Amino acid sequence: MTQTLTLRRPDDWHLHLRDGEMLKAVLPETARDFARAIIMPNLVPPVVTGAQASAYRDRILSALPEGMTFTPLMTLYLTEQTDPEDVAAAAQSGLITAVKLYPAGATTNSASGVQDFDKVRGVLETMAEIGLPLCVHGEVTDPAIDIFDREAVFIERVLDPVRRATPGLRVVMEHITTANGVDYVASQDDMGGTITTHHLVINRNHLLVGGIHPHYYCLPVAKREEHRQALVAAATGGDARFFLGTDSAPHTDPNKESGCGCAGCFTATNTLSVLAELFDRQGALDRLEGFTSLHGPAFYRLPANEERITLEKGGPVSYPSHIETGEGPVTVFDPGFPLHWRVVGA
Ligand SMILES: NC(=O)N[C@@H](CC(=O)O)C(=O)O
Ligand SMILES: [Zn+2]
Ligand SMILES: [Zn+2]
Repeated sequence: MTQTLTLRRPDDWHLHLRDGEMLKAVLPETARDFARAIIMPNLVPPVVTGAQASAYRDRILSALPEGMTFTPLMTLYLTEQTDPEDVAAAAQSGLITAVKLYPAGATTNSASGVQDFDKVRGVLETMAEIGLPLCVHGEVTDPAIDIFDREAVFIERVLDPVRRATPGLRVVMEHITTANGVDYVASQDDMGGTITTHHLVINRNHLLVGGIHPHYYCLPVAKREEHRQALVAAATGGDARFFLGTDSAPHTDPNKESGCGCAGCFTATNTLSVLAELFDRQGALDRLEGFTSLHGPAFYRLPANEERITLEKGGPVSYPSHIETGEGPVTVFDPGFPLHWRVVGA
């Protein structure tokens, strides 16, 4: 008998949709399986005001193909000039669901991020008062810190001090990649941690052994195998602080396969197949729905989706190696192992 698995329709709590032609091409890849997603604001220029978020939301909704439903949950990009009143108004009107903190220079399109945390204290205090979550790219940018240590150092130097200075601030540590991140999130209240599909699959060997593999390059960079195992344990362990944020981050192949390749893995197309395979291998299929569909809404104080999707286990499932976009091809994440679960009903 065919094995099936029915879940509440998943949400993606960390997604890059970009804009223009890229947006048009990648949006259906997410909307096919996901009901909602937290939309990252690191466009060029970034989405910093309520008015910009509202315009971006309209562009996303007009890029959605007929017959698909999808709710973009908008965010504002925190800068040292961000006005607490604009943030509060955007939150109260329901336009935004979170604010995103990029340490200046930490990742793709983060040049306008925060350098001096004293300058954003007012915004963070307002957010704590109104219960608006802060999503954090958790890496220090100090050139003296080794890239593989940047997440662990961020927790000590930035994240913990900021949280202590702003009691009640609700924080999501995004795309955690280390056992340090897992331990920190698991030991705190008012915290969530998103975990990506690719960080559950790859370690730093995938990136560097047998040649350099640019399509596995993302930030934070994949770490040692023991860290990947800690992420798998967190994702499959049932702790509601951990939930899916794919960080699906499309860049065209020429921009990835370059002398200075962009950071980001594009996982929207096959995320659910990869996750089902992984949870199945862990004997944790019964925990998949919590990770993809329940823990995130609980943290964000939103209802879980009522709609269901069904996955079916069968012969090997294949996905296109890349999708075409008006800007060029984008390679789809290759987990490096066969997949057997496909979404059959959504
Ligand atoms: N994760 C990545 O490697 N890249 C993201 C930015 C980010 O989430 O840090 C992107 O926008 O391309
Ligand atoms: Zn990031
Ligand atoms: Zn991201």
